[in-house]
Amino acid sequence: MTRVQAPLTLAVVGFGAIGEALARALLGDDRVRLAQVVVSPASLDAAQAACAALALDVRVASTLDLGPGQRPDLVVECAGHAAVLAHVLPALRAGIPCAMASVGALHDAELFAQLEAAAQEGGARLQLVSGAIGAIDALAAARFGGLDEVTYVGRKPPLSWTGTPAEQAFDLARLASPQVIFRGSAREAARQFPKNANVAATVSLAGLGLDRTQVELVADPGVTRNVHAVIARGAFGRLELQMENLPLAANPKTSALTVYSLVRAVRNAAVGIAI
Ligand SMILES: NC(=O)C1=CN([C@@H]2O[C@H](COP(=O)(O)OP(=O)(O)OC[C@H]3O[C@@H](n4cnc5c(N)ncnc54)[C@H](O)[C@@H]3O)[C@@H](O)[C@H]2O)C=CC1
Ligand SMILES: O=C([O-])CC(=O)C(=O)O
Repeated sequence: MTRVQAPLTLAVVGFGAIGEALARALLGDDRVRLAQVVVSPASLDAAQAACAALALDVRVASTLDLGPGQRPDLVVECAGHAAVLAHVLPALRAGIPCAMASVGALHDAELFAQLEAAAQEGGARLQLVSGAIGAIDALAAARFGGLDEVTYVGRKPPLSWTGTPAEQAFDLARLASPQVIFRGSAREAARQFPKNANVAATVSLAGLGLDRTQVELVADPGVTRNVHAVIARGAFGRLELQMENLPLAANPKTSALTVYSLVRAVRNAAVGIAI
């Protein structure tokens, strides 16, 4: 007899460039039911309109409903650092598995410890998605053999650094050559660039950690894509990766691959054989 499995019930925290594209990508997938969308109060109307445009029958609110009968099977975060404390933490405590994109939020050691404790208390796992970067699987495995060096360079068009400390230090609109806007640890990069250095945090957490991973961020008028480079050396050998990611039209700071990475996390939670 064929067993008919109920679809995975999904809550998405954040319905901006990533969240909307994720919902669109999941349309028509009968293994997944998007049941809840959570956004900041100022974005409620926009999110409601975006959900209506996709003909989604979904609860849109500024908090998750974790009550009986409403509990999602999976919470996916694509909202920003503040949303991790506000929504991921209580979901984990309530025993709901979560996948998050705002990995840079973990630069905050206290939040890191709180999330670990909440996951333990709830008996649920928090998955840090690979987002806009690749080779996280290789790096996270190589770590167990011992790593000697991990460096990450993030390069984006100058205007993708607006709203960051680089805006005060440089005339981004008039840059004529590549400008290093940050050099330091992954922890500091993630703290200072919450919308642009989540990848730096992800690479570091997979490898040498937030304090021992060297990061360089570059505003480069010569690129139109978000270019991410990783070099790692260790007992495994050497890894060199360069990604040239197309940005999302709705938010050029964000690479489209981030959306596909979340689609992967959702699909992997809904199927029997995951890759
Ligand atoms: N791991 C990775 O490779 C990447 C991670 N990200 C993370 O994803 C986040 C979202 O990216 P986009 O969709 O491009 O941003 P966006 O600005 O287009 O959308 C943000 C959405 O989150 C909602 N939001 C903001 N603060 C919230 C809060 N405290 N609680 C609930 N909802 C909240 C907003 O209302 C909006 O719907 C980024 O801020 C960044 O932290 C982004 C790009 C790559
Ligand atoms: O989407 C990207 O290319 C990377 C990004 O914004 C981040 O690391 O926060």
